[in-house]
Amino acid sequence: MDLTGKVALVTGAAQGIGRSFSEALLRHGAKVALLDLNMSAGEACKKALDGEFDAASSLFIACDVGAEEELKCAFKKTIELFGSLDIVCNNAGINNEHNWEQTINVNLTSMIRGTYLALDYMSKENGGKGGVIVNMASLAGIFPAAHGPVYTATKHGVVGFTRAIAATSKLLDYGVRINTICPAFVDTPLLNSVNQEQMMGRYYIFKDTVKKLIQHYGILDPSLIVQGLMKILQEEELNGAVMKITKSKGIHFEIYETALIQPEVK
Ligand SMILES: NC(=O)c1ccc[n+]([C@@H]2O[C@H](COP(=O)([O-])OP(=O)(O)OC[C@H]3O[C@@H](n4cnc5c(N)ncnc54)[C@H](O)[C@@H]3O)[C@@H](O)[C@H]2O)c1
Ligand SMILES: CC[C@@H](O)/C=C/C=C\C[C@@H](O)/C=C/C=C/C=C\[C@@H](O)CCCC(=O)O
Repeated sequence: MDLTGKVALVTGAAQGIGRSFSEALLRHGAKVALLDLNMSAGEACKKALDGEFDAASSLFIACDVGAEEELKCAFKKTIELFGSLDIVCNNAGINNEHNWEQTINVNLTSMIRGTYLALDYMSKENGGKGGVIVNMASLAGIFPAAHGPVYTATKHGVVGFTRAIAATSKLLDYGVRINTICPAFVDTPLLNSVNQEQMMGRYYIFKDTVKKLIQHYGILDPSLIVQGLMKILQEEELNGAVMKITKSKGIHFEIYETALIQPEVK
């Protein structure tokens, strides 16, 4: 996909992986809607991006992706300003085992809603011109983390939903490719959540174990996750792919033996 003039919507864009995605998309000539709950961080991010890119190429929209009407409104504003939608990165996520219901709402429910909203605008079935959706999972979407069972559940959900809706998109010819990225530990503010009892809740007892895990597996720079995003955008054959990103193996893919559970087509 040539990104020049394309329109992207990135959730959780104010910092971390989402900000790195947004910078890279702008650098490749795309227009970007920056959605984030954190107003101050979002405005600071927009100001910094305006120092490097045309201010008309990005739009910060304060949005809690966990609030249905706010997310719907953010998509509407994006289309109203930029006129189309080609790429959606459902990136926003939290790691909160204490308020685990919020974790489910942000990491899973909002990702599903963001995917459906993206399909509303991009799917050929709805008169759209197709596009690409990237849902941020985690290696915890493949390997269960004893110190984060709810986070693990949400990321397993991201992987499962993405693989299934990608198959739906292919079967119904939506013209939309849907893939997920599963990084190991990445150098962003979220990583610090493992050191916060208010985030880890009853699993704070594992804090030393997690520190050893991080030492063992290492910490990835967000720029490598950006490389994964660019690979997905550029390689048109990727749909339903589960991209893993680790220090040891870099960018690689989970291979599944189980076939799609597909209705008998008589
Ligand atoms: N950092 C890691 O080690 C790591 C590893 C694998 C996967 N991930 C996933 O990558 C994604 C991005 O994580 P990150 O490390 O950049 O985190 P981060 O905390 O650095 O950034 C997340 C951004 O999302 C925003 N956000 C949080 N809740 C929101 C909401 N309800 N509505 C809108 N915005 C909201 C935050 O304000 C923040 O700007 C998440 O889905 C995370 O689970 C992170
Ligand atoms: C994972 C639960 C939560 O408490 C921690 C969150 C911290 C960072 C975000 C999370 O997405 C990162 C997960 C990283 C996992 C890394 C490695 C292991 O899951 C196992 C890797 C096995 C392998 O590389 O083969």
